Amino acid sequence: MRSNGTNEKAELKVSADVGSWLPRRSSHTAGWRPGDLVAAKRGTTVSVVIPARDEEATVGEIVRTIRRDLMAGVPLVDEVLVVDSRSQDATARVAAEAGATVVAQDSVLPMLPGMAGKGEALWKGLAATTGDIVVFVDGDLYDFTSDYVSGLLGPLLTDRSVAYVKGFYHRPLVGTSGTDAEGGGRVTELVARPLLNMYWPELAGFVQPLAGEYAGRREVLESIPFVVNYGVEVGHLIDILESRGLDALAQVDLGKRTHRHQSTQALGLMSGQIMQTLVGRLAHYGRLISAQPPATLLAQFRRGESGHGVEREMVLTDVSCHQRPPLAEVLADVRDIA
Ligand SMILES: O=c1ccn([C@@H]2O[C@H](COP(=O)(O)OP(=O)(O)O)[C@@H](O)[C@H]2O)c(=O)[nH]1
Ligand SMILES: O=C(O)[C@@H](COP(=O)(O)O)O[C@H]1O[C@H](CO)[C@@H](O)[C@H](O)[C@H]1O
Repeated sequence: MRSNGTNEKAELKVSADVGSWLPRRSSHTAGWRPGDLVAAKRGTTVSVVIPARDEEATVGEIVRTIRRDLMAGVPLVDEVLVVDSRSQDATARVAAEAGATVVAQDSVLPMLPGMAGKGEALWKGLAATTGDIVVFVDGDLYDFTSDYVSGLLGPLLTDRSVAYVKGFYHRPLVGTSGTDAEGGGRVTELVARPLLNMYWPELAGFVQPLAGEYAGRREVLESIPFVVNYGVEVGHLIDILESRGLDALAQVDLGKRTHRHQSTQALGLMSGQIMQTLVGRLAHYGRLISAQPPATLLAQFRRGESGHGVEREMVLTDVSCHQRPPLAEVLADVRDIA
């Protein structure tokens, strides 16, 4: 294990748990052949959920690829659902034309007040599908290949002790002036990884803790809350670690991932949501009790009309951690009412 730092005599090491978890629970998608996995399915059903807000440019190819390779080609996937997350473009039409089942986010469990956010789209996608295993794939991927899905399914279809599998990949940052081969995953590298290593070092072995491609057993996904915004991924990792232990988690190398990048300001908002999620869980799990709860209002500044004594426009956003309760609890309530 390489280590940085000055004048260290002792070699730095991750904990023994992480050190033994890494080789045991890490694999590569090339090791999970779809044909072999069909045999391992033995009646297990698989749903793919794609959260999509304004993804008309990319969602169709992702759906077609999954249907061609993993439904028509090798019957590994049983349903593909695109959750139209209040899109303003032709996402729903493009996804339907590609062969996906499409639901509008706010049409699922309509008795509940609708909420905005990626986690809301995922939770509604979980509610609107039936697969024993659910695979989540972002809708903004440029070089998606179906081995993202088969790789994530590998550990789940072959080992009952695995509950949840994260993808990882090289993440280039594709900009107008060129591509930085490892520049992507900015919030991962600047926010999520340092904070997780500080407060949940058990999760230090995850190469991409915020990866948008992951899969889990339905009974596990329905037993945990879903943060409705971008805190959903970090919330899942922490909640499953705390409830089922590190060995219930696994990760698969999916190669490379390129996607539509958001602005630095937008990632500042995402960072605030992720920090609120993580800090809230520090208190919930008793890992850190702060003298006062963190403020939930994020002030950002951008060029625009002056005000508040500065030549900037101040933009205020509530980055509170709102979350949906475990779906199993909601469905039980809905059944009681029915
Ligand atoms: O309110 C939202 C926000 C995001 N998304 C989708 O969630 C995925 C990841 O979101 P985004 O690309 O904005 O995050 P990033 O990949 O930049 O971190 C994409 O398919 C988005 O269309 C969504 O369905 N609803
Ligand atoms: O990993 C990250 O730092 C962010 C931003 O990625 P880029 O810097 O735009 O490549 O992207 C991820 O984070 C989101 C919050 O967890 C996930 O919802 C996205 O799926 C994932 O792409």
